[in-house]
Amino acid sequence: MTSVDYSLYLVTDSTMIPESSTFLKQVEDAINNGATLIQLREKKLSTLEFIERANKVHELTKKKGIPLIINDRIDVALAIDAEGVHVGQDDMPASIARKLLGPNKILGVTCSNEKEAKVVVDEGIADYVGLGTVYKTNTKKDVKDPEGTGPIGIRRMLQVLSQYQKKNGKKIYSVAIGGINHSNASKVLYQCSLPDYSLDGLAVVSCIMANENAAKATSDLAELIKSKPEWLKNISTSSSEAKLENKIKTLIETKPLVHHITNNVVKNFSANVTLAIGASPIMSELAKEYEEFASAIPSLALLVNLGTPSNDLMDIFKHAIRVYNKYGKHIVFDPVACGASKERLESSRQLLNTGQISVIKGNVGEISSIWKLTSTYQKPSGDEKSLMQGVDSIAELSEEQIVQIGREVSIDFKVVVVITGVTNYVIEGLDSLQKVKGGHPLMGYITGTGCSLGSTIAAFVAAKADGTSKPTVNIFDAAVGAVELYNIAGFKAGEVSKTPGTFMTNFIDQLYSCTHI
Ligand SMILES: Cc1ncc(COP(=O)(O)OP(=O)(O)O)c(N)n1
Ligand SMILES: Cc1ncsc1CCOP(=O)(O)O
Repeated sequence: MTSVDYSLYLVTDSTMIPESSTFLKQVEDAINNGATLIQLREKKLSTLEFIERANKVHELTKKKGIPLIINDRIDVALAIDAEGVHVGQDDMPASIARKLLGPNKILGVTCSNEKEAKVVVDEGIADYVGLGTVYKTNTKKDVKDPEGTGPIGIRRMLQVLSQYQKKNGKKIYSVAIGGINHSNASKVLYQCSLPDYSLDGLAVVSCIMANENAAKATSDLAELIKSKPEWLKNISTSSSEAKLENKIKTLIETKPLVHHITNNVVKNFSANVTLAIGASPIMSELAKEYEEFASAIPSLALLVNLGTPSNDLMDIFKHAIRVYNKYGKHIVFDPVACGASKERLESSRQLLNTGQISVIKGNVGEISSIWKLTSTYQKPSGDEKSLMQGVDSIAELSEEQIVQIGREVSIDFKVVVVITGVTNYVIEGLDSLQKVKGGHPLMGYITGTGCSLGSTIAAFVAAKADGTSKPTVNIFDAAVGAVELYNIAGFKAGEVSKTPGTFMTNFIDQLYSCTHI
């Protein structure tokens, strides 16, 4: 078989065709407008009907030189001499399918988790895997994870494929499937990738098959797959050259708005910190107004703080992340106490799966918990958790280990990581690390000093939008600036305070003085 283009894989469904069209027209429009691979997926047809339909679709695909894959039915694939077959975990085992098909047909297998991906690579006989579901979908109800495995789950499976390729020099191609459409396709491709391993394409059903204009739906999707969206291009390039005073100047000039969805304990303090540094706070849990904010306010960032979570708040967080992503606005995530319970870590997983975050800020414990969600945490090669080898608690982690954990979180989630503590670490990827010392022990006696650093980072990352709707911020730089300012103010406040109450007042004063005077 010559090389296959997996980039836009249409999986058909004859139950969702718009009244104005027909099944064959939808498929033909897709074939003529950028679909690179077609899978005929029929659940209710008799064998005869299936063969007749497959022949008709095959006529269309052959004209364009596009391979036709048959879902589940190896007999139908053989009957019409289709180019391949796709089997799921409950279908005919891949090994038997391969025997029946011979070595030259394309064989695809569904994988929903790492375990299934490991079986596929151990067998080594599939040409490609369909990974998913990524997100919730109405098209297929009998899926393992109805909410979707999200980019986190997809990355873990990619890690298995990547290790396989490194070890065997053989590639098993991969597409993601489930809930993918025009609004999230770019994000799926961006988020479902490792530094050295990416998806080969996206598989979709409803966003083409159910579309009134399948031709446009296909060409638009093909375009999205080819190009990187603006908001992601600018997301970050590291260089910590800019001076703090310049960053503060920009902050004051821009007067950014920080939308806090934060915990009840710290709202007042965080609002005062935000005002003191020259930005404006807004506290809103009214999801319906977010679109209005994000579409209209240029210098705006969102702070998502998990401090006092609830089911309602989770829905609000998710909506906010989607809206802020849609308008290319930065999001700072503070996974407060995410290691305290399974539910909190699960909440963090869901939020990180919902969209692209720009900065994750937390103490060593919180970032170590987030690290457990990364694809590097469980390397299939057997060196699981080697980073924590011999370490009983996070208190024993060396600086090198802390930084490594930060780097792995940064790489996996494509975020800047801020790890707070006596020494603060701002980390991006393998190359960027800035240590920031300062602060004062009295900071530990004031509720909200941790959370309000999140407000400060959000203000700095929003600060350079400069009246345009595009983020032009170097996030790493902005985070470093925020952490520096915060710790300088903390240190100075500590010098003139003996007790927490006066420290709190002095800290707000110092934040103001450092930025305004
Ligand atoms: C590309 C691709 N990936 C996954 C699937 C799902 O296949 P399966 O698990 O066999 O479920 P059904 O499609 O049979 O409902 C797929 N079809 N294509
Ligand atoms: C066939 C299949 N396998 C996993 S999800 C899915 C359906 C995906 O459909 P949609 O693209 O409409 O979400």
